[in-house]
Formats: sequence, structure tokens, C-alpha cells
Amino acid sequence: MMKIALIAHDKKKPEMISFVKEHLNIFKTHELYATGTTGALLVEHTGLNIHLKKSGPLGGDQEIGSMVANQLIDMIIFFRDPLTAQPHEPDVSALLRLSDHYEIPLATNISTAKLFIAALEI
Ligand SMILES: O=C(CO)COP(=O)(O)O
Repeated sequence: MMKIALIAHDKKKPEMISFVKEHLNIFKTHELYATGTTGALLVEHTGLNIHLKKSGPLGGDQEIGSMVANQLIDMIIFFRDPLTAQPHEPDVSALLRLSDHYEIPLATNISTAKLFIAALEI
């Protein structure tokens, strides 16, 4: 069982919901964490049990980053919006930086996330 963090910027939330729904059988066998709004939507639409952190702009990305630093996260699926400026861009960068330092697999788009799912299915 892996500890997986799920995060999506606002314009990518519908994509995250349909992605998780599509792979529900996989996700329900893992321990899930999410930033606040993404997580609440996923709980509502999938019924999955998800540990909710603060909303991203209010510290949620930093909370996930803290888990990465403490080696409490094994994989991150983070659907970023590359076309919209985020007020908490430094927090987003910090999460990516820590994930690289700790060598945590991190998918920032659906194509990469599909490859992760294929790996989890093995
Ligand atoms: O902003 C986010 C990631 O940077 C996501 O936060 P929410 O899931 O609370 O919208």
C-alpha cells in the first residue's frame, strides 16, 4: 500500500475527479492524502476515504511538502494548471523541489499519471 497525494489546480479539478473515478479500484487500495478543495471534491464524487489537508493556497501544498520531507508520501499526482498564475506559486515550487530532493515520483499531467497507474497495477 502506498501513500499517495492528490492535488489539482482549479481548472484541472474535473480532470482529477474523472481520473480518480476511472481508476477507483486502484486508488481504494492505497492510503490517500489531498489538499483541501481537491480532496473534498474527490470524497464527494468517489466516496473514497481521503486524509484532507488545508487548501493549497492556505498551506495545503506546504503540508504535503512537510510529509514528503518526513518521508510519509510515496507518490504525488498533481495536476497543475500551466496557464493560470497561482498566488501560492512559491509553495507549489517548494513542493516540487522537495519531491525532487526526496526522489518522490510526481506526475504533473494526466499522461504521466496514467503511467503511474500502470505501474501500480503490476
Ligand atoms: O492549490 C492547490 C495546489 O497548489 C490545490 O489546492 P486545493 O485542492 O485546496 O484547491
